[in-house]
Formats: sequence, structure tokens, C-alpha cells
Amino acid sequence: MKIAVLGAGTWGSALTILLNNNGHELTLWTAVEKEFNELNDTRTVKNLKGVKLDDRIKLTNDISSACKDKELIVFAVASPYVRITAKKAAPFIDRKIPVVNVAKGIEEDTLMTLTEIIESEFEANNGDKGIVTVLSGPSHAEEVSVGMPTTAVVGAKSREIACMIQDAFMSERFRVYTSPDIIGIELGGSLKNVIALAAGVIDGLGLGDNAKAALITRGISEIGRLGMKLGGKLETFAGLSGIGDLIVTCCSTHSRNHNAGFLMGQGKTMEEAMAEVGQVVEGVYSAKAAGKLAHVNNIDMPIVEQMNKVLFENKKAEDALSELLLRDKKDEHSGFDWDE
Ligand SMILES: NC(=O)C1=CN([C@@H]2O[C@H](COP(=O)(O)OP(=O)(O)OC[C@H]3O[C@@H](n4cnc5c(N)ncnc54)[C@H](OP(=O)(O)O)[C@@H]3O)[C@@H](O)[C@H]2O)C=CC1
Ligand SMILES: O=C(CO)COP(=O)(O)O
Repeated sequence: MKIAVLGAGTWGSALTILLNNNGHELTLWTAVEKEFNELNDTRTVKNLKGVKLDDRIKLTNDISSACKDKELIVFAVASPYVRITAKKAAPFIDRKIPVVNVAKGIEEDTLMTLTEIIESEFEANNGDKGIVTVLSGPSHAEEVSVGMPTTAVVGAKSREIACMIQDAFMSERFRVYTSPDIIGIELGGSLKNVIALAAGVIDGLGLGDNAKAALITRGISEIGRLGMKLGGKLETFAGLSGIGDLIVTCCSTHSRNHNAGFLMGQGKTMEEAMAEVGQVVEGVYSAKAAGKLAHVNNIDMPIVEQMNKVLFENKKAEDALSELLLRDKKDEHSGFDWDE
């Protein structure tokens, strides 16, 4: 299969390696000229140790040749660049071929998910939204690029398209499930990044494993509340792209969100933490959007609310934590039926 991957960052490059190993014909597009030159010269990826891009992988910074005559397009640019990349690519993408978004985020101004953004840019270009799908799950690039066992789920409107993408990505070490719940998958993937920042804060403050387990559990509970209100399915939030991705992002040393939160827990500002991590920290971009979505939909998301205060209102991390612990007493779930 001829496949273009748009975005030669850590994740785009890891998936390019996976798809190339699966026998596909890969073209990897990069927007940033400096990155293109470095990749071309070294064929190594800055943040992926011990891997090289095979000579069969074509590199380009020309979006028209990247998208031309392909059978599948993978969108792997970080969330702030999805709209501009979709706009640039739209004239060159055949609307009959599937596009799979693998980035995780929500646009702050519009509160749109990334597949919705791609569809809207495609529609603005020629009136056709195309076939836009999502692939997500607990999948750190550092592990996928060296063939460590990983699972993910592909969300698409039709089973036929989902199965086609499943076949393209599936390998002995990369197991892919299918689902029709695109919105649930996308919300799980983007909202978990905000909770993972908070998990990092807990570790940075040295508050222990009990606190982190509580955060993960209460975190998936708020993700699920908002996600279901927006049309996602409970099973999705209990699945790979929900609790699965939340666990890995809150616990892995690879997680940029966790690492940025850790630095903030140790007293660094958001800006200092992001600079030190040096790669995209998506939770910072999604936090405000998550807060706005909670507000608009009248959903209680206390962790997201406190994380926004730490990120954007200079609230001390330990004060945010205390506020979460000192909230009004309540049932664990609002829907319990009591006997009395
Ligand atoms: N790293 C991981 O393990 C995983 C990451 N993801 C998600 O994938 C997305 C990308 O993350 P990742 O690759 O790790 O991030 P990186 O920080 O490694 O790379 C940043 C990405 O943003 C792109 N970019 C930067 N500037 C521009 C621009 N001006 N126009 C267009 N694109 C630009 C880069 O493109 P280029 O290199 O072409 O310049 C690159 O693809 C994120 O949403 C992340 O949440 C999902 C699962 C796993
Ligand atoms: O989404 C990811 C793993 O599934 C990557 O998370 P980080 O962006 O926190 O590294």
C-alpha cells in the first residue's frame, strides 16, 4: 500500500517505521525545513534512540508530492498544526482514500476534535469531508519504533474502512482493534493528557502511589462523564484509548505530559517545564479546551479545573491538590441507588 505520513516528529516517525516494516511504500512529509534537512542527512530521529529510517522510506517537504497517488494518509502533526496542515494538504488528497489522524488534542477556539478539523478543512476545499478516521491507544513512540508489544484502536464510520486501516497497521507486535466510536476515542486520547500532567505534579511533589491511583481513577471518571455527554461510549473510556492510554501516560517515563507535570510539581513554571521537555506537551494545549467543554456542557471536572489554575493562573500545585481533597463530601458515583 502507498502511504504518506504527514509529520516527521516522534510519533509520525515511529509509525513510519512500523508501516515500512509491514511492507508498505512510505513517504514521510515534514513541514519544517530544518527538520527535513537533518532527517535527510542523518536518517535518524531526534527523540528515538537506536532507530534509523530505512532507505526505502521517501522523505519530502513538498505536500503535493507527499499526498499524490497514495492509498492512505496518516496525519501525525501535533494538534496546533492539524488545521494548517489539513488546509495545505486538502487540494492534493483524493477524498476516496482514508485519512487517519493519530494526534491527540482539541482546538481551543472551536472546541473541535482533530478529525472534525480535518473534515472541515477538506469540506472548505471542495465540499467533500472525505473519509477521516482516528488511531489511538496506549502507545509511546519510543516503544513502537523498536517493536515492543503495543495495542491501539482505530475508529471509523464504516467497518470496512476500519478493517482496512487495521490491516495496514497490524503486525506481530502492534495489535489493532476496531470501533465505530470516533468521538469517544478522540476525547479519551486528548483529555488523558491533562490528567497525566496532574499525575506528573503528584510525582513531582512526592505524594505517593495512593494519590496517583486515586487521580487515575477519578480522572477516567471525569473523562467518561464529559465524553459520554458528547456522544462517546462508556466501553470506549473503559478501553485502550480511554483508561489504557490514561494509565500509560500517567505512569510512563516516556510521557512528555507526565514529565512536564513532574517539573511543575518540583516548582518549575509551565513555560520552564515545556522548554525542558523540548517536545510537544499536548495537555497544555488541551487543558483550556477541556475546561471550556466541561463548562459548556455543565459537567463537573475538578481535576481539569485545578490543572487549568496551576497552568494558567499561577496556582501552587500543592494548593490545587488540597482543594481537590477538601471538596464537599459525596458518593463515589452520582447514580447510586441506596436501599433506604
Ligand atoms: N510521541 C508519542 O509517543 C505519541 C504522540 N502522539 C501524538 O502525536 C502528535 C505528535 O506528537 P509527536 O510526534 O510526539 O511530537 P513531536 O514534538 O515529536 O513533533 C512535533 C510534530 O509537530 C509538527 N510540527 C511542528 N511545527 C509544525 C508546523 N509549523 N507545521 C506543521 N507541523 C509542525 C512536527 O512536524 P515535522 O517533524 O514535520 O516538522 C512534528 O510532527 C501529538 O498530538 C501527540 O499527542 C500520539 C501517540 C504517541
Ligand atoms: O499519547 C501518548 C502515549 O499513548 C504520548 O503521551 P505523551 O504526549 O505524554 O508522551
